[in-house]
Amino acid sequence: MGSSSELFKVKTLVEAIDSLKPYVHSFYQRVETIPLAESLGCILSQDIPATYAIPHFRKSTMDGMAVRASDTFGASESMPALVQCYGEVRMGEAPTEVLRQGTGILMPTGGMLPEGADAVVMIEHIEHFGEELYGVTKAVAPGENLIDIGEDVTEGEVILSKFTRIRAQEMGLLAALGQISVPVLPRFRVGILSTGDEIIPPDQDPLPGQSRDINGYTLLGQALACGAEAHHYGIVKDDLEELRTMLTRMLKENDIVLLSGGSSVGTRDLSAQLIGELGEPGLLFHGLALKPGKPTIGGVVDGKLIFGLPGHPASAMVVFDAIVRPWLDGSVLYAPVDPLPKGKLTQNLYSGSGREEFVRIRLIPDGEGWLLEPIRGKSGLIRTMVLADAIVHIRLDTEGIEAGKETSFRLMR
Ligand SMILES: Nc1nc2c(c(=O)[nH]1)N[C@H]1C(S)=C(S)[C@@H](COP(=O)(O)OP(=O)(O)OC[C@H]3O[C@@H](n4cnc5c(N)ncnc54)[C@H](O)[C@@H]3O)O[C@H]1N2
Ligand code: MOO
Repeated sequence: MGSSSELFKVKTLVEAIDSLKPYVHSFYQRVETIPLAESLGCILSQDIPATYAIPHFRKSTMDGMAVRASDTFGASESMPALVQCYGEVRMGEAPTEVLRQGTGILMPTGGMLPEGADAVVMIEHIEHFGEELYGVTKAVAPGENLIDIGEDVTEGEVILSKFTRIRAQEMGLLAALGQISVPVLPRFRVGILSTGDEIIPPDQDPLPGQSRDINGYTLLGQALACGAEAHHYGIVKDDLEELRTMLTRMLKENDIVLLSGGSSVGTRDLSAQLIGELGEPGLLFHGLALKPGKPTIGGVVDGKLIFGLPGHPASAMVVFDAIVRPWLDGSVLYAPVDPLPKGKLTQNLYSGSGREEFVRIRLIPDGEGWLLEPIRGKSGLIRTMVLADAIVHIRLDTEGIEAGKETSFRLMR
């Protein structure tokens, strides 16, 4: 496994993802119920029907007076409509009396309208003439200044569908429905390992030829940002037995295992060999038609995904975004609804590599839009990622993108 001849039988990104899919459907059938307060970033494992109309009472959106709109028709500053006010609704309490024609009741914002009322006159448009008599100086239309029953959410509708990623607003909606336990896909457990004889932990001083571990931290950050439960297992030397022991442990403890380094052609080609040996079906691709990212490897070991990402720091990050993130955010199984933002390239992007390319981009504000400035720099430079705000994807079937052309980008922020 993993010989140099296999590296040149590269798969496209789509082929690589498709080769993994048949083995990991069970990931997306798992269900865990978690407290609403901990659900940010999780993916719903089932449709959520609204068991409740929101709001479930007619609610005022203004401080003012609930009325029958028809009683105010034609009202003006010079000719106020007269209404008898029979009291005040208190916040959080339900009015008991039906509002009769020609009457009104004072309301706080958020208060419940009595039956019979179909609009609220703002306090600014009410004059008190004495005792119970009030004048309305501006007519209201039926439905004005109120939220009707079920206007936000209709009882019975599927309000959130399976595989929705929970953002702050979904948390709010679930709270409104009283759903304090949320059925979600369990957070993916992602184990990260840096490999290489030359890689040292960041708290050590590098000797000539050594480099501090960057990828362990970039990949950890990316996995955490995707809502995964991620753990960095440290650094393993290029030693088959050490790597075997560590990978066996990581495959037990995680759903997805990420290695960086040691995936290219060469004597240190151990990860590919091990993925082939550790379980079934083993290595599924070695080499992708990606730039950067050609030396990426991937496979499945007994239901667990394992990826060997390129050692160069910018490559590892770009490849994570292209081939690991889609499993974590579920977009590999359903078309994401996120529309990609667009901007205009500041220069032509050629792609004669025969590989699909992911170009690091700096965003420059341009009136109401964005200019996309490609960041030229080797994939071994972490700084290029720090400068990058976004990634532009050049597809395999194109030769590049012309300067000035509206181009989609994916934010990397
Ligand atoms: N003859 C060829 N050489 C290389 C090819 C090729 O196709 N033919 N591909 C190049 C590309 S592209 C990349 S990317 C790298 C990938 O190499 P590996 O994934 O095998 O990684 P290493 O050789 O171990 O390391 C490459 C480079 O990255 C540094 N590195 C590795 N891990 C880390 C880490 N955790 N933190 C910071 N830096 C790391 C490592 O020190 C090397 O400098 O192969 C090219 N070569
Ligand atoms: O393709 Mo490598 O992954 O350029 O850095």
